[in-house]
Amino acid sequence: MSVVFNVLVVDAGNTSIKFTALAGDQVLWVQRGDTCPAEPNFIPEVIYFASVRSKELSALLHADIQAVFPHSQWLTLSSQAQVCGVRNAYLEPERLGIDRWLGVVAAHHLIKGDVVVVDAGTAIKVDVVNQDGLHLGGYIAPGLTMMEEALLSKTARIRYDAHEVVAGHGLPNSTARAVAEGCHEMALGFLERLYQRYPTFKWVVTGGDAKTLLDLLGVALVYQPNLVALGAKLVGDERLKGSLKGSLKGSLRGNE
Ligand SMILES: Nc1ncnc2c1ncn2[C@@H]1O[C@H](COP(=O)(O)OP(=O)(O)O)[C@@H](O)[C@H]1O
Ligand SMILES: CC(C)(COP(=O)(O)O)[C@@H](O)C(=O)NCCC(=O)O
Ligand SMILES: [K+]
Repeated sequence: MSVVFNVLVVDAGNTSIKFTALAGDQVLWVQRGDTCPAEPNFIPEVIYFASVRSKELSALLHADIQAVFPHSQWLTLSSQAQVCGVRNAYLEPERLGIDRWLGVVAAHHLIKGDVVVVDAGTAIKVDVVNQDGLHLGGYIAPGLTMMEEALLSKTARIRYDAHEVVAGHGLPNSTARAVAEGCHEMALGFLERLYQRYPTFKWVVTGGDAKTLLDLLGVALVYQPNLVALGAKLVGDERLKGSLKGSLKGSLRGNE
């Protein structure tokens, strides 16, 4: 019987940080925010930390979180050549974003077949992994907010108020709809091309913008908002087992 212990997964993306509390494999709660939530009746035995932010910001976040949970074991996760039966496509595996890597590992274990992973966040990432756990590679494209901000920052007259971004019918007939729906179409065209190329693959989607985008896509898919956290749990537990085995061997050697 495997021991059930509390895990806090920290998934620091470039827009938001997702804190996911698990008891064993059961997700207890997910909080999105800039500071570590201090739930009174949840103390993690171990914290799995996955950050795509800079080293400096990640170190500050590490210190903040460790101050809230000073007695929890800490494991910073990074992309590797192989883990949990999944092989990384990158020649330099550590350069693959940890969010992408964890999403690929989780999707492989969730779907157990050929799968396309879509993570619509600050950037829109798409990764392809086959049924044997071979990560075939993937794409990075600007996220919806990033596309919109690029248009606002590089033009003089694309200006509108948030309340003007309303759902409409037919071709956009306002600046707000032209931009919002133009950015959607850019992302949807990208995804539809990939769907044509991988028609037999299952699709798993995650990320803050997933629902916005994929309700429009009309593709049979599995929406898993906790995909990266579930990947962190799989990878972190494997890392933990490995270190426990190592220390056990060490102590047994010590007793020889
Ligand atoms: N509560 C929220 N706070 C911030 N962004 C949100 C929220 N809910 C949905 N979003 C959307 O999700 C996007 C961020 O997605 P997320 O997957 O968290 O990004 P990342 O992992 O890159 O930080 C934002 O651009 C926004 O459009
Ligand atoms: C592409 C990303 C910035 C996406 O991060 P996010 O949208 O979650 O903020 C991240 O996966 C990353 O930093 N990747 C490193 C480069 C690569 O994956 O090839
Ligand atoms: K992310």
